[in-house]
Amino acid sequence: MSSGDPGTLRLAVTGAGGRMGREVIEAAADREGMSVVLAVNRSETEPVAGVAVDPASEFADRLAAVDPDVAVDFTGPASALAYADACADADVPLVTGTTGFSGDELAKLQEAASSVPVLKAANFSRGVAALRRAVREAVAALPGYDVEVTETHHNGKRDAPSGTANTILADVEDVREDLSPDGRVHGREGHAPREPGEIGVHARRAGDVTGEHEVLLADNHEVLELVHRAGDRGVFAAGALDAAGWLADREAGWYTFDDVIDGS
Ligand SMILES: NC(=O)C1=CN([C@@H]2O[C@H](COP(=O)(O)OP(=O)(O)OC[C@H]3O[C@@H](n4cnc5c(N)ncnc54)[C@H](OP(=O)(O)O)[C@@H]3O)[C@@H](O)[C@H]2O)C=CC1
Ligand SMILES: O=C(O)C1=N[C@H](C(=O)O)C[C@H](O)C1
Repeated sequence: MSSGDPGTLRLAVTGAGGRMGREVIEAAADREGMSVVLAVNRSETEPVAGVAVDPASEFADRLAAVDPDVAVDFTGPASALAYADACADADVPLVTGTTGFSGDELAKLQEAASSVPVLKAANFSRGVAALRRAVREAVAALPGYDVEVTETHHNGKRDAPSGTANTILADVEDVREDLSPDGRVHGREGHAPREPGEIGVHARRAGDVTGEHEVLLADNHEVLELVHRAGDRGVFAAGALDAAGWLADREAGWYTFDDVIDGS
């Protein structure tokens, strides 16, 4: 850890005015041994939970001046990449929960991990981590069953399907050799029966739903549903702060939330 109270983890938070940025700042204020020493936001720069918010355009300069132990990012793909570059230049580890990266954007994000520790997770809920393990086990135990993945989120969410749904799909396709990204069917319409090799993907946007993910497995005799519902964003903020504490003293490299949970 860098300067400041010994034992205090000094955090930078991007997207400070966003739903998750606010949640992270508030959760850090409630946590012993954590302090938000830098917060930035693109448009709104009113203080959040008593923490001053600087313009996003000043992030690189402020990072060099403040030298936090770790940065936590929940924004959008373009800004997350810019923040990752700044973190790499300033030698500051980065935790990002941002979703919606294209393949090229993800590769660019991974480049930063050659200079600093970068931990990316589409979902920082421990319940979702458990859901993913349960899904892998169920899919392995039920070869040939139809698989449909449905996610539901608030009406302000930009990316679809959710990052978590994409992660679950990759898990399913990893376990089931007969399923691949080519077989993904997003929503259904028209007149055709379901083909073997398809995996249905459904994204719903409504009201203020925090985040729900459901995996349906079925053959002609039985149905298994595995569902996770996030009650509030506090679970994501708590996981991100756990990840920040875990990442701060790591070597440069690419990490996931599973590394934190496994305690490796
Ligand atoms: N991994 C996880 O556990 C979770 C991940 N997420 C993900 O986190 C991200 C943010 O979600 P949420 O907080 O709900 O979104 P919000 O829209 O509420 O907030 C996004 C924040 O990012 C900022 N931002 C967006 N684009 C840019 C940009 N180009 N440059 C600078 N700042 C930018 C916004 O600034 P401005 O207000 O000025 O536009 C805002 O502060 C999403 O990708 C979401 O999927 C969300 C919840 C949990
Ligand atoms: O945008 C959100 O809100 C969320 N995004 C993440 C995702 O895309 O999976 C995680 C969570 O479901 C909330």
